[in-house]
Amino acid sequence: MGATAAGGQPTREQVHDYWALLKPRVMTLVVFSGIAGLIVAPGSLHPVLAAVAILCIAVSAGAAGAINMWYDRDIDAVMARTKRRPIPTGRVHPSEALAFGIVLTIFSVMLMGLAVNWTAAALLALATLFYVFVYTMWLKRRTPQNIVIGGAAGAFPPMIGWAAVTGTVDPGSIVLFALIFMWTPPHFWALSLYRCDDYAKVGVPMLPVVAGKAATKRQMLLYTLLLLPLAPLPAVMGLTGWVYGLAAVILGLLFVHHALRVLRAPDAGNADHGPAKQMFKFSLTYLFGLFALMMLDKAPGLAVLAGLGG
Ligand code: HEM
Ligand SMILES: CC(C)=CCC/C(C)=C/CC/C(C)=C/COP(=O)(O)OP(=O)(O)O
Repeated sequence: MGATAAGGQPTREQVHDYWALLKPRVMTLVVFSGIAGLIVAPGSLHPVLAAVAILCIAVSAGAAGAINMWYDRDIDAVMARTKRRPIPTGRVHPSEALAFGIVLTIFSVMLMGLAVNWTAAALLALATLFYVFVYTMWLKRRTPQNIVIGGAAGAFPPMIGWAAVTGTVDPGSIVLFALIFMWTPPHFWALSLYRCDDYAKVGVPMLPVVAGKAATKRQMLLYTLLLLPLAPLPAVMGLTGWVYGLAAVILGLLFVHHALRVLRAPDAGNADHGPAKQMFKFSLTYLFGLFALMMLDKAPGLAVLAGLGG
């Protein structure tokens, strides 16, 4: 660690920088989807163990983010969106970020295994390793399919939350995994449409850079259409009530609507790409909304409260 305040205590700025290494804003949705897996899973977990499981998911995801920032420090220093991060600005030394990420990964996986169960711990380790090795180190700089395949890392949290309760991987948790897996390409490609120049500058082969904006928009529509029948499946499987199922269809139609608006919009320059920006924002509302409703409508469902049957 660099300079510390008197008494060896880290300064407020250092705490802030190490916090930033954990990509805390992305972590909110990772944690939210993990909690949804935990709540929708059949069975129950002692509240203290549930809190430990969520803490482990948060810490592991953050640690993976720190290792990602260590590996990507060369390109992060060039891209407008990432150049103010703690490593490119020299506020955290790369080796310190790497050590921080490795120590937190080991801590969170071991804690999950010892306190909760080893299936959840193994899935947590797999998600972290997948994000670091498969996405960050292998695919990100090699193929425009990087986020389709590598994005699987971000689909693990609800499966991990579920496994914390049941100790198993079940059809229900595979559906929750598939949901985030299908959601990630439109989520990220919407952003990459208006951040295209950044990626081109550093030679990262994101889809709009390699295949063009029109092809990217068609792929985004395809994934939103695949999500449409997938998202209501938890209701069909009886994991939630029909209120969730109905909401999933409505949210899905809105997501398709955004994809169509993006498809029809002219291929504007980097800075002003209104519909893509709106779709990126909506992608976050969509997934937060879906998981929030899933938790609220966990079987037997909200309809029971309203006296309408389950
Ligand atoms: C490979 C897959 C993914 C890629 C490449 C990706 C990429 C990005 C990028 C570049 C941003 C913009 C951050 C910024 O403006 O600086 C972003 C934002 C965000 N992503 Fe993703 N993402 C992926 C998957 C996920 C997953 C799985 C989740 C959670 C389930 C997620 C949650 C979020 C959230 C909550 C934000 C908003 C953060 C903010 O407010 O700045 N992302 N993502
Ligand atoms: C439970 C667990 C260990 C989960 C880890 C997976 C995880 C946090 C997935 C989110 C994916 C993500 C933030 C991708 C951005 O990477 P990027 O490098 O393309 O984005 P950047 O350019 O902003 O660094």
